[in-house]
Amino acid sequence: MEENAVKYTYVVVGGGIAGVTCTEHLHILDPNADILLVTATYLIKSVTNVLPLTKTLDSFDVEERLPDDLMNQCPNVTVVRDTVARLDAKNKKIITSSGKIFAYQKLCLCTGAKPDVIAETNPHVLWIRDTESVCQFQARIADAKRITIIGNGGIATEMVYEITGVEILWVIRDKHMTATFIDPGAAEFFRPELSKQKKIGVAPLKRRKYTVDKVKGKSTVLGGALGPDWHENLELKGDNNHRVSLEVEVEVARILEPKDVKRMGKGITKLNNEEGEWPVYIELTNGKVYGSNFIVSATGVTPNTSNLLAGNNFAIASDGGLLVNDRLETTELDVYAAGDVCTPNWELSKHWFQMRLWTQARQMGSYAAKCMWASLSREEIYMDFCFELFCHATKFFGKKVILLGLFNGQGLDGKYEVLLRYAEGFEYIKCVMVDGRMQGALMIGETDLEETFENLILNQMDLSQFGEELLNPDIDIEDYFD
Ligand SMILES: Cc1cc2nc3c(=O)[nH]c(=O)nc-3n(C[C@H](O)[C@H](O)[C@H](O)COP(=O)(O)OP(=O)(O)OC[C@H]3O[C@@H](n4cnc5c(N)ncnc54)[C@H](O)[C@@H]3O)c2cc1C
Ligand SMILES: NC(=O)C1=CN([C@@H]2O[C@H](COP(=O)(O)OP(=O)(O)OC[C@H]3O[C@@H](n4cnc5c(N)ncnc54)[C@H](OP(=O)(O)O)[C@@H]3O)[C@@H](O)[C@H]2O)C=CC1
Repeated sequence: MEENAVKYTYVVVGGGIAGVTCTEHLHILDPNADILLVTATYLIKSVTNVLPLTKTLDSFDVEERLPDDLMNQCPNVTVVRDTVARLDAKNKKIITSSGKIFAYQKLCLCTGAKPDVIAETNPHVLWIRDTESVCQFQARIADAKRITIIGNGGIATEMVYEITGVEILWVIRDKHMTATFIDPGAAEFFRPELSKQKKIGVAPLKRRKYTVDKVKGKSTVLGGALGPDWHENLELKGDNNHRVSLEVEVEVARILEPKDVKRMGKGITKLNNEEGEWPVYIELTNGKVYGSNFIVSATGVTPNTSNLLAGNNFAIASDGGLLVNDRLETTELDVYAAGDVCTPNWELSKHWFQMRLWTQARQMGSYAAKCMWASLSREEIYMDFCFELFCHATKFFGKKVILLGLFNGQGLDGKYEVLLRYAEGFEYIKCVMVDGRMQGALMIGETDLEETFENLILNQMDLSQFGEELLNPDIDIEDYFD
């Protein structure tokens, strides 16, 4: 085995944003090193057109590329399409499912996450993660009249906005929609969108671009995560009316076949005057039973470590991620991890926390490259500034959404004040304040306040004297604080 191993300075596993960013940055930092990227996918993801919005927040496009493009761009990089079947951290080797063995000096694991699916084996339950899962969804929605969406995070929110012409039953266990990202007030701001006609032909939902994998290949459960614009590839149906019914503060008690429902003799809750049988039913914890054509489980992710743990000694976080220190090192020597697969285990800065997002996959991929290179070349480096402040820019219901710092008062134990500016259908601005200092902010709409608020969170200026005037629309606070 020893003799067959091909030796590389750096090996990166995973062709998603974290892995590709890590590889590109290793190429820049160490242009003479031999770098290997092993990925289970035919196409790899890459970040382009980076546009800084603030010190810590960038907007960028995400594209899928052929591995050859990366190899042409970075001549010291080799990309191998294969699945890592086993990691032998003690002997610093990875073994692929096709039997290849690669030895490394430094290894970075960027294997992403898997959807955490309710009733994964039920044929009526689908999920969205990679190209293959979108294709399955596409095939099933073609004939559907009603679908049930479970979950209240990013995917569910995007689906209820994007899908028109089909009835949607949206089942959430929180009191308000999109609770992973926004507060009840912002949810009220968006709520009218659930029954509005969707505007067609307006500006694209997001600047970031994603194209469906057109390379025919063996289907794999290890496809990279989709990202913004994934829904542009869905052939959505017929009319452009949203028809969303919301069931709040409930969970799924059981998923039922039509025969089970008949046997139970239980009344079916109707959303309209429907007659006849549905392919699948759900019983909710409030006792209601609804039928639909199929169910989408948009219920979060779990880190994808399945092929990596056996025989190794990784410390694993309670969420299943590989625990990493402030150098993104795992507990195995010379093994780093970045992106969705890892969980930070350092003393976090007050205004930063992990969310498994594209933004953070890119930041971690870049920082992991720097840490690996610095360790080999004995350079001193400092924690990247991006881990000072949580930032996320996205779009929900067609509107720009920016989240900064403790935007939902995370970790403040309810001991904070909120400053709010609200204009129905136009903008929603919330600042989270403790003792007159800004801890976080949520901005919906074209507010142009992100840079100012970022500064105010980072410099912790005492803003008590301004009180509610801070959000007075007649005062130009950008000029005041710049
Ligand atoms: C539908 C959807 C929409 C999203 N929208 C947004 C959004 O709007 N904004 C945002 O910030 N984030 C969004 N995200 C989240 C974002 O896509 C992920 O956080 C990010 O892509 C994670 O990147 P990653 O590189 O860590 O993992 P992944 O993109 O999952 O990449 C993992 C890679 O590892 C490879 N791999 C796994 N195991 C092995 C193995 N054993 N051997 C070889 N290769 C392996 C996979 O093939 C893949 O290439 C979305 C996610 C989904 C699913
Ligand atoms: N625009 C963006 O930024 C987008 C980001 N993404 C990212 O992609 C990844 C996958 O998205 P998604 O799947 O939506 O994950 P999210 O983490 O965003 O949301 C998961 C949701 O599922 C709920 N949930 C979990 N388990 C259950 C259960 N058993 N029953 C009912 N509800 C449940 C959670 O509720 P609770 O909070 O109560 O646990 C939460 O509302 C995430 O990392 C997400 O951040 C995806 C799409 C868009």
